Amino acid sequence: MDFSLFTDASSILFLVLFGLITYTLLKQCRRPSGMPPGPRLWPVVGNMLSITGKQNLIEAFRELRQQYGDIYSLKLGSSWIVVINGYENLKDALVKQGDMFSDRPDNFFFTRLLQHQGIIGSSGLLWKESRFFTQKTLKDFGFGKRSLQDKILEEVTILLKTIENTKGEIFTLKPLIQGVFSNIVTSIVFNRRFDYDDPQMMKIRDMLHEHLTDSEFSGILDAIPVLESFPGDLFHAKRLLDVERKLDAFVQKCLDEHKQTFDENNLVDYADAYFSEMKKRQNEKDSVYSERQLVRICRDFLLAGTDTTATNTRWAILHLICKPEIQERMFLEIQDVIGLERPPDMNDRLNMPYCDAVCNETMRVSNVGPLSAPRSSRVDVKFHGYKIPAETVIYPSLDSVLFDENIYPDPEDFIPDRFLEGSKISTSMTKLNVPFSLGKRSCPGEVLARQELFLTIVSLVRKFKFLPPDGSGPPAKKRMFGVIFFPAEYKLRAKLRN
Ligand code: HEM
Repeated sequence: MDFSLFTDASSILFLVLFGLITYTLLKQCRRPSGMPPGPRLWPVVGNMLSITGKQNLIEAFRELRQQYGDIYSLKLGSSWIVVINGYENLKDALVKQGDMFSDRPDNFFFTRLLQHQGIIGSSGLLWKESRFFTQKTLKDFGFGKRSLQDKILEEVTILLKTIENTKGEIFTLKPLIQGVFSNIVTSIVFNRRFDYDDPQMMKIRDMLHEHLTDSEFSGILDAIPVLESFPGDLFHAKRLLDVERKLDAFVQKCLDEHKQTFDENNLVDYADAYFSEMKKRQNEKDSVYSERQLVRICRDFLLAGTDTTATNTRWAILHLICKPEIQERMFLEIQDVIGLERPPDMNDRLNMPYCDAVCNETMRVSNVGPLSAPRSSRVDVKFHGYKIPAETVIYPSLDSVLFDENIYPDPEDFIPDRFLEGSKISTSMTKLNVPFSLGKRSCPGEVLARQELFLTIVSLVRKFKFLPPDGSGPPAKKRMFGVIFFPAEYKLRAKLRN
């Protein structure tokens, strides 16, 4: 037998394999041409090491901006990511080139959890039509009108009573505040509210909170999708999918009950308006209106409209406990403009620049969605001289504006005066306050959220003085990060004002 032939063949095979592996590894270490700069790439792990070992992803992104400038790229797992920093760059991407960057990426969060449905998760025609219909309908049902203000004030009145019942004892704000904002959403969507201690709704609120705070795992799953099938649910994929199913089931149940009272001639809420539109378009071949899409939109409202505003309010009260002089200055303005007899009204805001500044500073410093929601494009895009390939994940860093030391010195500090110009609200500063993102895909709940925050915070400060739980000093301002930034649970006391 001629062994030399065999040896030659296996050597060639070895060399070919070696060459292929080396080529693949070297290729993994190269940025596609035209991509924005970024840290050196390593085989297999890409830029994973550049974001590990930091306090959170935002800290890592801030450091990378220092090194690579306002627009940089990273390879995390199988995805290419471009992070855009700075107000002008964000405006260029989200407003001027907004149509190019208006899709959501294909990853665990958007594909598996949100299934590219609803408003938050959809792209293309489904997103355009659903978003347009939703904005129009919400306007018709009172976004920015008195009927909505009445709904907010109804909830706030119950909140004030509940806090009064704590009789100056120690309590936690989170469950009460979440109840206020989930009820505002359910009343807009299904014309229904739930008691704060309704067991079913308490579970739903816990799930909503978990979805936004526990979802740091979904970031890992976004980068390395194969981890979803690891045994033991190490990365919480099954848990997050289970939360999705339960939220859907809850919304479906509410909608089924709601259908019993549907009256074509008397549309009272968002679900009614959607059912009516769905009926009108039932014979259209390409209609995007379906009961499934309605379930997902309602679920989006609950997810996007509960913990965001609740978290802002919790940050506001935490900062006010730490700076009692701000509470007192607000109270003087409230006393002066509204008095103590009637409830606050959105029309008062114009005459209450300091309270308005407190709300603006709350939204800025809360920095609830530091990376907004990721975007992508189905085609290659030219941006600021770079060539960004199709399917790249775009992170618009709102954090880079809201915590920009050049605009807001000592950005972690709560300083409402930043938003004042003399005795007026500064329009040049409010323009740069972008917690709701920018452009056509910015938050459709902005008007509602601004009203909720103003009416809630003003009503709370008018009635109570917020204090630390005991004489030991204010609670720690500990920032936690999931999908949103939120404060660690804290305790407080509320003293009724005379
Ligand atoms: C302080 C409170 C809130 C903040 C800071 C906030 C912030 C955001 C941000 C940053 C986005 C991503 C926008 C983008 O992709 O560029 C977003 C999207 C969204 N928000 Fe809000 N939001 C708040 C409250 C609300 C409320 C009250 C609702 C509705 C009840 C709501 C509904 C939505 C929806 C449906 C989207 C998806 C928009 C789309 O994909 O077209 N949000 N929000």
